[in-house]
Amino acid sequence: MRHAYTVEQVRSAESELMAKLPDGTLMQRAATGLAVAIGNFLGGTYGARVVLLIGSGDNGGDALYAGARLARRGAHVTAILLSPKAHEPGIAALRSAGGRSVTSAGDISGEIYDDIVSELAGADVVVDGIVGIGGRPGLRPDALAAVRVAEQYGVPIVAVDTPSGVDVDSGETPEPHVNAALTVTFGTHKICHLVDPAASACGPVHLVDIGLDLPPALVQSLQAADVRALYPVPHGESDKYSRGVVGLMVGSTEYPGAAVIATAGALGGPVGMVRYVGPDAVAAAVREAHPEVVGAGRVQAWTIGSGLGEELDVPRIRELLDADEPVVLDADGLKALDDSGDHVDVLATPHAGELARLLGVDRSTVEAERLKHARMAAERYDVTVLLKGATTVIASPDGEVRVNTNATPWLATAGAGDVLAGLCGSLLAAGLTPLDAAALGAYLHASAATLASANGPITATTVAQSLPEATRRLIT
Ligand SMILES: NC(=O)C1=CN([C@@H]2O[C@H](COP(=O)(O)OP(=O)(O)OC[C@H]3O[C@@H](n4cnc5c(N)ncnc54)[C@H](OP(=O)(O)O)[C@@H]3O)[C@@H](O)[C@H]2O)[C@@H](O)CC1
Ligand SMILES: Nc1ncnc2c1ncn2[C@@H]1O[C@H](COP(=O)(O)OP(=O)(O)O)[C@@H](O)[C@H]1O
Ligand SMILES: [K+]
Repeated sequence: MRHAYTVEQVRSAESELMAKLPDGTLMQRAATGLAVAIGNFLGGTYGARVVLLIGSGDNGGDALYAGARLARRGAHVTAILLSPKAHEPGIAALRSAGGRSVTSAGDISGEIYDDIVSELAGADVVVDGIVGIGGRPGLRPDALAAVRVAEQYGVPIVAVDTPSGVDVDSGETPEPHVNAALTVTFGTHKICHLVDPAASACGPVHLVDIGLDLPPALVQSLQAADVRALYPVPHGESDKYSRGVVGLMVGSTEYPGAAVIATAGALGGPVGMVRYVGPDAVAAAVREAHPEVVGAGRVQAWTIGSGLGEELDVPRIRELLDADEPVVLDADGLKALDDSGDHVDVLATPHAGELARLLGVDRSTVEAERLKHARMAAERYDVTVLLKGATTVIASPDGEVRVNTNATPWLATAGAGDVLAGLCGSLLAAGLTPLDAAALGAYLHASAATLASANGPITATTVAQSLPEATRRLIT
């Protein structure tokens, strides 16, 4: 499991550890890991041109000490000091290792000096030591000008701890920020490393262990080992009923494909049987594509809503929401959600537009503040919310969050959400909690899409068809 913490949690773990260690130990650990990561990123240090952007805090200190190490290994290192308060011992270390520093990137209006432009333009890498966990969102004019030059000349930026300018605790990016080719973080992941849009600004995130000791985090992200541990693999005593039976109330004469595709998603999950409930013509289409599907009867969980269109029967859905069996509520079915009942067994799977409607806000507001709105809906409706998108944010009513970051943009294809809804229903029917079903479903869905996309552009159908192979690769 990958755990992501708030700045306050990180600071308290750091101060506990610092109290036990000689001064400066943690910064040296961070700087050593950073220098190694930059060296690996460059594919060699000797002769490399490295420009450090240095702010006023310890984030700049990390970058300066890492720069000193790189200079000792033959790199040409220049530090651009963006603040008169830049880390003095770090500057001294860089200078004594043969690096140089220049004060400020430009004049007071943010106009960048010509020699700084050529320094940045000729760099092999720019190291963002502007701000880390002590930063506020946004970049000051001289920092912004320097970052823009690096972008303009295509120079990759390695972010120290966090890409400067993002909001570390929410993953929001309300202001200009660094877009990193690599982020090297220390001790643990922070929320901005997992939650979009900030997560996209991090690039790959490399974690350097500095010895922090932290309790389990509220925000977590499943890894392959967690998938293995959670997946309900059948055993010798299993039968089709004990493996779980999922009922699907999806699709309509208007959208018969949604029923066929959601069924494929459910069959690609762990259940022993899939039941379809819907108009005769749609049921016939489902059985033609999937002859193993049966009709109404007892189920352990429902998937309701994908492509329901005019079939939407709000009173019937509310009956099922109030019954004992857990429910995945998708697409049109979300219209049946009300904020009165106890719905802890419900997993709602909106995309940003659907979540915006549920909360009465604009879609763009949800996109910009994904974690906040997923949590808000989970609390208001007392359901687990799986917010779809390039990264998927899952929030449970008790405050636990899971983030899925392994999807491929190829997954942005019609019907992909129907596959996910069917799969999550299958996982609920097999006995997983809504939070685990959502996290595992999102992971498997994304893995199947990645596998399918090896053969070119994918469709919802090919994603569903790849679920068994993607699952096998993960659990064996
Ligand atoms: N603690 C530890 O054990 C370890 C910590 N480590 C490292 O320390 C980092 C945290 O260091 P930190 O606390 O000094 O804060 P940091 O992020 O460098 O700068 C904050 C200062 O910047 C300023 N500022 C704020 N917003 C700004 C903006 N938008 N644009 C420009 N400037 C802005 C503001 O000062 P101001 O200029 O406003 O006076 C503020 O005081 C952490 O991320 C990790 O890299 C590692 O060495 C491992 C051990
Ligand atoms: N850019 C993207 N990168 C990765 N995954 C994406 C991206 N855009 C959408 N997805 C995923 O694709 C699926 C789309 O679902 P949805 O929006 O419900 O589409 P549909 O209603 O057509 O099925 C979701 O699982 C979502 O997380
Ligand atoms: K930074």
